[in-house]
Amino acid sequence: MNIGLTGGIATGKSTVSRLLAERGAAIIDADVIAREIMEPGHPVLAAVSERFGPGVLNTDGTLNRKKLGEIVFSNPEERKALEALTHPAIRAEMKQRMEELEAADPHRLVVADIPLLYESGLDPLYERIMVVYVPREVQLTRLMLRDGLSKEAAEQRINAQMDIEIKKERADILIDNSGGLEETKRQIDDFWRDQGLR
Ligand SMILES: CC(C)(COP(=O)(O)OP(=O)(O)OC[C@H]1O[C@@H](n2cnc3c(N)ncnc32)[C@H](O)[C@@H]1O)[C@@H](O)C(=O)NCCC(=O)NCCS
Ligand SMILES: Nc1ncnc2c1ncn2[C@@H]1O[C@H](COP(=O)(O)OP(=O)(O)OP(=O)(O)O)[C@@H](O)[C@H]1O
Repeated sequence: MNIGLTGGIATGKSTVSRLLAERGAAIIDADVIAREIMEPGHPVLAAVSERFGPGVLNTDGTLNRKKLGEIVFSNPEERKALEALTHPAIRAEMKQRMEELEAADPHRLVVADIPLLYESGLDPLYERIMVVYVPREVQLTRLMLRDGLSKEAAEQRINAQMDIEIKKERADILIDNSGGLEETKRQIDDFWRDQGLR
């Protein structure tokens, strides 16, 4: 069985995927794969530095994430250009890992954690979609706190994604992460039991 896990930036996807992993689920994380394809020597990083210029690399050849983030989160055209270079590679790797994990144990829950799942039209690939929701004000506060971003920079990142209220409406399984961790854990335990997972 598989689910797609999504939400907005800093709504708590990593927190929920950790709770699911503790119960025995296998997790495939799109953000982790997005980092792997940006390692020095990977053809995607070469294409990114070709398109955005050597200024997006550090002197040791690694990606300057802050610099590239500033470019793409302040300009939708640039963001689309980056996605065109990165998303095909991320998608291919996600698909391969999903197939391997499902073949290894068909009874295990496999969770694909993808921030841009709805934005990229990937929802039909998964049996059900779990959305981790918090209201926008909570999202903004947690994002500023976690990443040390100004209000303006945090809002730019939130605005680069689909409205969290729309994701909430489209969810098959809704996890409200606006309370404390214990409340979220209880929702995950209920989901696990309802699915008859062991
Ligand atoms: C622009 C980059 C270098 C900024 O790096 P940074 O370390 O600051 O952020 P990080 O990668 O940890 O991402 C944090 C969050 O930002 C959001 N985010 C990332 N890329 C995008 C995007 N293209 N559009 C909207 N939101 C995005 C996601 O919610 C993600 O969880 C990086 O996000 C990147 O390489 N993005 C392109 C790949 C991509 O689309 N990743 C999203 C998952 S598929
Ligand atoms: N229930 C909660 N109560 C208080 N703080 C929380 C709760 N859940 C998560 N947080 C905090 O909110 C921040 C965002 O959570 P998390 O990193 O899990 O979000 P995410 O959706 O995975 O983010 P991203 O889209 O950037 O990958 C973190 O600092 C986390 O510690």
